[in-house]
Amino acid sequence: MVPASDLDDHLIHPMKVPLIDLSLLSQDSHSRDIVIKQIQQGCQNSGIFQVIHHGIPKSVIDEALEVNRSFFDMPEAMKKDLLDNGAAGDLFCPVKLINFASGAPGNNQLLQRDLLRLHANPLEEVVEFWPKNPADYKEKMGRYTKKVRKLGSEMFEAIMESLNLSAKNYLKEDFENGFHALVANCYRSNPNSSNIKIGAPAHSDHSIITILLQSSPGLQILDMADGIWKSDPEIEGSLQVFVGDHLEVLSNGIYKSVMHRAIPISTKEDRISIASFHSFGMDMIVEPAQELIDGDEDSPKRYNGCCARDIMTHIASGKTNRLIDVDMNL
Ligand SMILES: O=C(O)CCC(=O)C(=O)O
Ligand SMILES: [Fe+2]
Repeated sequence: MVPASDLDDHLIHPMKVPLIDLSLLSQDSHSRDIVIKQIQQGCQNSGIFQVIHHGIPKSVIDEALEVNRSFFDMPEAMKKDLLDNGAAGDLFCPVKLINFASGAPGNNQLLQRDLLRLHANPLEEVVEFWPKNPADYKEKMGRYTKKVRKLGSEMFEAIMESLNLSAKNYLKEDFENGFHALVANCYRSNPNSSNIKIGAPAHSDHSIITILLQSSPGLQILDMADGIWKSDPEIEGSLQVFVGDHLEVLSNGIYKSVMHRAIPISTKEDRISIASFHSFGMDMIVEPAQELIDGDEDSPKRYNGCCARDIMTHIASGKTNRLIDVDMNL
């Protein structure tokens, strides 16, 4: 278990995170090889990398952030029907608004944010459950969702290639038909009580990969090399790609899911982030890839198989913020 460290009492240094120009992926094979190598290093060394020239237009990004800001700014009464009522089954409900108050296990400080979770695949079937207000919510968030889904598929393909798992579109169809959810987070700049600490507690994501968009800085990453929390460097127009728990399992631990948290830097505006979680189907058992296990002592099978539903249920139970620390290791 990762120790919870001070949240604000010490200086946080920036983390060295690879910055990858994705326009090179579709150029000549030499450029593609360089990018695949950068992705491999990012997944292996930090569990996160940043991408630019990712194919999502700035206008689509700006509109997605703006329409979520407008959503969170609406009077509470207009959001009431989407509010979480605390029932266990809610985890798998297509749309849920949560006024969040939780602490990382072992950490007494409360960290709070508002969070709107939207299921996104198949989009045509779930979009009807998305918020009706603001009136352009579905249109703007739908546009971002389609673009980020396409980027997710490209990233998956490249990551499988970086693991030498590219043969026959390795698991591509399962990924594209898999579970896709977006979470819009709102970190209030003026919480209504001084006892409240604003942020998201330390956790790793259950996904294969997560793609994060942020309106302002605040993301922190646990550096696997030295166990120190560091800030995510601010790069204009970049998106952050995280290794999730299920990629750790699939890669048999070659890649490690990244522990992260959000402690927004105080600004006049609320901080908005949109996390896009890309996974296989909710009930698909994910095992370490056979190709990465060779039976000898160097690379034995390191994880038990499990499905996204199990991971999400386990995390929601509050017992852990990272399932693979608990019971997925063999
Ligand atoms: O807001 C952020 O920067 C991080 C959010 C996050 O980690 C999540 O929604 O899983
Ligand atoms: Fe996260």
